[in-house]
Parts: sequence; structure tokens; C-alpha cells
Amino acid sequence: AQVVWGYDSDNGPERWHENYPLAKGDKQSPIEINSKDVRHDSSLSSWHASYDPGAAKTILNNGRTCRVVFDDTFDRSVLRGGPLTGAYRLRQLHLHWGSSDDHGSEHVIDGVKYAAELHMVHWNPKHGNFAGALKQPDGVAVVGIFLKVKIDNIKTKGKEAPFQHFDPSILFPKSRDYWTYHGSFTTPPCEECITWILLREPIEVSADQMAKLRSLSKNPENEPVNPLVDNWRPPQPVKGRIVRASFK
Ligand SMILES: N=Nc1ccc(S(N)(=O)=O)cc1
Ligand SMILES: [Zn+2]
Repeated sequence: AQVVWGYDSDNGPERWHENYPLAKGDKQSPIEINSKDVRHDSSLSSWHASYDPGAAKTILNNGRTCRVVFDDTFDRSVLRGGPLTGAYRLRQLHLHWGSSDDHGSEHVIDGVKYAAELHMVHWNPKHGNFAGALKQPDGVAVVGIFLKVKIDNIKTKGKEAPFQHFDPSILFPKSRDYWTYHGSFTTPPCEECITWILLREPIEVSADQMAKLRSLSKNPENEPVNPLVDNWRPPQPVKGRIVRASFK
């Protein structure tokens, strides 16, 4: 029987290519980014997100990540500008994280691994639907946001925000500075259809918030808890690709 892909030794990133040949492609993600190798491109404009909080639908644990799904049946929550041509529709956001705060992100910046990496996945409606967009080099745009753990985890009095009115742009850091390069899904089938927009400034989360992520289980509720941690793919070969920076 085909072993479903995952992040364990028997079904992890080193073996994905056995069932998903694209995983050994020339434009795979994530990658290591070294500031000395990136090229500032002054022609890169700023990106803009206009998200409708009413588009947020559900949050789910699919055993591999925690995902929030949005209504993408029309141009309701869109990302435009930056390296993109046209408006890309927000479809879902999810995260990758580690078993401890010193690792968990997929992209690695100047040798730094962050505790987690949040991906906001958008697709280009000129390709009809998401499945069609996966087959196009300009089909998908993912905004990657790094998460670092606030050292002093002094808990501030948190307000309970109603979930259904969730505007994901609250997750954006102050700075719009970003790196961009062409790559792939970081999970099988690893299609090479993604324009990556990686925000330079990480956002801060508390130790409690990280603990909540690490408390998710890979297993359904009637099975023993199997902590959902370390759901990240290691960096892949850059193979001569240029990473551009929107900032000097
Ligand atoms: N719909 N499937 C996927 C969407 C985004 C990613 S990622 N991790 O590259 O943003 C992977 C799979
Ligand atoms: Zn992801």
C-alpha cells in the first residue's frame, strides 16, 4: 500500500520523490536565503492585500498542519502588486513549526531558523480554478511570514476575537520589505508554480501560542495523541535561481 507522505523517517521529505517526482525539480521550495546573494530590484513595487474578514470559513487540523480556509469563489480577499501581475485570491493559510523554538520554519534566512512559518496561499483566477493554477508558473502566490517567540512571555490581557470575522492582514508585520523568488509547494506534489513573497520582518507570538500549535495531534480524537510538530521541509537546492529583495 502507498505510504501517505508526511514528516516521519519512513514517509518524510527525503522519500517524497518516490511517489512525487516533481520533488526533485529545479525550482523547489523552501530554500536558504543568504543576504549577500540576494539582488535588490528597485523595480519591485509594494504588495497590497485587501482581505474581507467575512471570507474566513473554517479552521482545521488535517493531521499535517493547522489550516484556515477562506471563500475564494470570487475576488473577495485578494493580494496584488509586488512581483505579481493581477489580483490573486486568498484560498487558505496554514503554518509549519518545530518541536522547540530554535527551529520550525521552512525557509532559512542567513542561517536563522524561526520557530514557525505562516503561509498565506493565493491563486491566479486567470487560470480558472486552483487545480488549473497549480499547472502554471504564475499560478500561485504564497506570502511567507516568520514567527519568533516573544522572550518575556508576560501574558497580556487578551481579548477574545470572534473567529468568523477574522482579517488575516492583522498577521502582517509593520514592514512590507520582502524577498521574492520562483519555487514550489513545500509539500507533495511539490508543483513548481509559486511566486514566493517572504516578508523580512518576523511577527512575535507568545510561548503559549507556540504551545497551542504543538498541542495539536496528528491523530483523530479517538486515537492516542501524536504531537503535530516538525511539519517543515528542509531547504532545497537553489540551482542558480535569483532571489530579489524589495529593500536595500
Ligand atoms: N494546496 N496545497 C498546498 C498549498 C500551499 C503549500 S505551501 N506549504 O507551499 O505553502 C503546500 C500545499
Ligand atoms: Zn506551507
